[in-house]
Amino acid sequence: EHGDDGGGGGGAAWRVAFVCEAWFTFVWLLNMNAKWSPVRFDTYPENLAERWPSPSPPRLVVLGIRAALRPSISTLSGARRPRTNGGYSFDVVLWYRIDELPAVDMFVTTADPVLEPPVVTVNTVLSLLAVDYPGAGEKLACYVSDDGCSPVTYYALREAAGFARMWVPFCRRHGVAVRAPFRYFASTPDEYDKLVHRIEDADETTVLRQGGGDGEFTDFMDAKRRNDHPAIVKVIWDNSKNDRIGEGEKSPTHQHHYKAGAMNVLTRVSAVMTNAPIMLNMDCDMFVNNPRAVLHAMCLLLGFDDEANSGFVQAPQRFYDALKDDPFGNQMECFFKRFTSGVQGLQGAFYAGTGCFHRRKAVYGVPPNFNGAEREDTIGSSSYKELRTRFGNSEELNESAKNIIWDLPSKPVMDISTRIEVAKAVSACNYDIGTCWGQEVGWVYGSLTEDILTGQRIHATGWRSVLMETDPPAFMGSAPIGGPACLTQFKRWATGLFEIIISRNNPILATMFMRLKFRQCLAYLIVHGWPLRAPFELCYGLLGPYCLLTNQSFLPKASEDGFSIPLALFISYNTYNFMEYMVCGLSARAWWNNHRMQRIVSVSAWALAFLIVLLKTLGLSETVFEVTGKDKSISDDDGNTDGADPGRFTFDSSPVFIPVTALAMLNIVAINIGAWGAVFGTSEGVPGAGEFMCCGWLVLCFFPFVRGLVGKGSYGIPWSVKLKASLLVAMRQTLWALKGCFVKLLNHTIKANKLLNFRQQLLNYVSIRQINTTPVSNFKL
Ligand SMILES: O=c1ccn([C@@H]2O[C@H](COP(=O)(O)OP(=O)(O)O[C@H]3O[C@H](CO)[C@@H](O)[C@H](O)[C@H]3O)[C@@H](O)[C@H]2O)c(=O)[nH]1
Ligand SMILES: [Mn+2]
Repeated sequence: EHGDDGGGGGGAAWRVAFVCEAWFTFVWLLNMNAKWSPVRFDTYPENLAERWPSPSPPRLVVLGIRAALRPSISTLSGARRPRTNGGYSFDVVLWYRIDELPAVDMFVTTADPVLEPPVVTVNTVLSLLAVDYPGAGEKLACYVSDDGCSPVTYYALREAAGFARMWVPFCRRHGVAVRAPFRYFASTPDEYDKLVHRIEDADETTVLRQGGGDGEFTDFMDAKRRNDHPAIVKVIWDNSKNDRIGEGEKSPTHQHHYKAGAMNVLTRVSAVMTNAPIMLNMDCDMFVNNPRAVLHAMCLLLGFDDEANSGFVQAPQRFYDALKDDPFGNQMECFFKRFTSGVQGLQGAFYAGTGCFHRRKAVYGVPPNFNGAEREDTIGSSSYKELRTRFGNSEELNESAKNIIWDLPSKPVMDISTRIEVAKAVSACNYDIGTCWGQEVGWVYGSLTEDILTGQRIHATGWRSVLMETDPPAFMGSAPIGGPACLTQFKRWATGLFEIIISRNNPILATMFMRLKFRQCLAYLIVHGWPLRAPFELCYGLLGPYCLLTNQSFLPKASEDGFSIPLALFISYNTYNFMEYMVCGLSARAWWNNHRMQRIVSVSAWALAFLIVLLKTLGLSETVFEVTGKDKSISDDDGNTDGADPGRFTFDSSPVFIPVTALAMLNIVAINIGAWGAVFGTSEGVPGAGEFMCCGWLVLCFFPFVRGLVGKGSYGIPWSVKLKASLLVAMRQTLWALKGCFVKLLNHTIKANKLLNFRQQLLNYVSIRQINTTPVSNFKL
């Protein structure tokens, strides 16, 4: 029994709702697949210290690893620590000679000295240099790339290298827990303050005049390997240098590779210098939060019988000084706990761009256990030609790659400054051309989310991956704050992910023709398909107001039996999500914040990402990596702007805010008009409680925007956005009004017909009674 004022819109609205619900159900099923068989691994590097307190060489290391495998969702509840009974669990204990622990090359990328202040990068580097690792001086090396080629960053790193000589032994001696100086010196002003002031007072022209930073594009800060701490290497690209001199002159080959380009240069430079079989990479806004992080990772890299189990080891992203209850829905704690531990039971965690240990072998596109028979075949001279087409012309690089591919030991280079010329050659920005770099080798080009794409390629070559959960968390980073920064980040991610689906790197192809597992492919499809949710959420957001404004309904009336079905779905779906947050030990507020941010992001950032990728496909626009700002509390304590509320949503005039503003306005208008109609209108044809609930729920979800409509300063939605949004609303209203008139006109014609042809009308009436579903006007039309 739909509204009998005619038009047949009730039917159309119902059909639209059905299509949307079908899509949401599909995504829900994909999510169930991803979360169905969660697994978690626990690592025990401390066994080492307990058993061998006296360091008499050669020492032995015991690496323990335990996997708790839980087959069903229900048993997950409350199990925050490994379960000793119940579920399946197994222990693997392996013995390693300490001098067998592999070397690790550690990479840091930075791109913009303004958005990413050099002090931030310096802290990342210092925390890496100070990690606990047996034989750190020989086995660890740190490489920093700077896409912005900033002399100030260069100067800061040079100062940091000096500071490290004091800082690293200090941390070791006193067992400092968090080895990023800005955390340690948060309260006591000290030597570190001098460093900070030197860096902050440095400006580009004076640094250049003093000659710092104007030297080689690949520079070696502390090239001699020492016993106590790792070497540090700074890589500046030649093309970026041009960029600094002649504005915007980046080489076309690197222009659109962004971080992936930097990672490939780091990989190649480190290959010809230290060639460690394991590589750790970090964003410049992160620091090592657990000094034993590398040891924990070794448990997972060496602890399996089969190397195929750990192509890479990803630590969950955690954030320091995070806002309470995740007001911007970007801390993803529940996501990492539930989704990623679920994917862990399939082919393994996704690579998330930072805090990840890779096997160099896996990054080189080599499948697991690639030796034995194949090794005998390919080690001949023809393999060198193959190496050359894969890795490019550098003799030294090919030599090092050969050692990696066939697990041959590399001779450690003690004085890496002898490798400068070689390193220069492989860091050239056009080295990639005509090689497999950026495709089958290294970080994959062609997406703004090079991380997920590169991880997917590694899975597709047959590797699994592992999520490393340690206590305290291994690494900490900074999450953006405020509406513009958060939505920009969500937009960039969604753009990059959606690019993957419509490219030749589509995971379905990888499942059909490569070794990506089917269920893992379905899990990838969830994140790649984020922007696809936008059109459906937009439609759904319009349905409620549409029905209220045109006196129709797409849900059963509250008095009908059918009403309990959508109500039960609504309640059970949200209760389930709520329970997930409870299981993760998060607050109810955190659940609500994430829920509403999902609604907001779906119709703003994802909608825009959808459009951007469409336009790019049509060749009408290009995608750009917009670097996230990372100032926060790290450099200064005067950070907070006028004691304001950092958790409150802020706005700017970006188009990303228009759709939500329009939807918020429209829903408010619709509720008011609908309520007016319900109170003063005729009792017939009034939309039901369901439609009111839909609109009300959306207004609650969009509450930050409702506040923004009346807010001031950056808390207020700018007039330009409000104007564009109201134009949109008005446009819709006009369209619907026109449609309403049209329908009324038709109804009048029908009434005229009634008089003229009473008999025909009677027949109609009878048949309607028989069919008993279609309204009069519909039938006649
Ligand atoms: O042209 C570029 C752009 C960025 N970066 C570096 O990439 C990292 C991440 O950039 P950020 O703006 O902080 O982006 P986020 O969204 O915070 O980063 C997440 O998402 C990115 C993909 O969108 C991944 O690359 C990151 O590793 C992952 O942490 C930073 O270290 C940047 O310095 C470059 O080196 N070159
Ligand atoms: Mn970041």
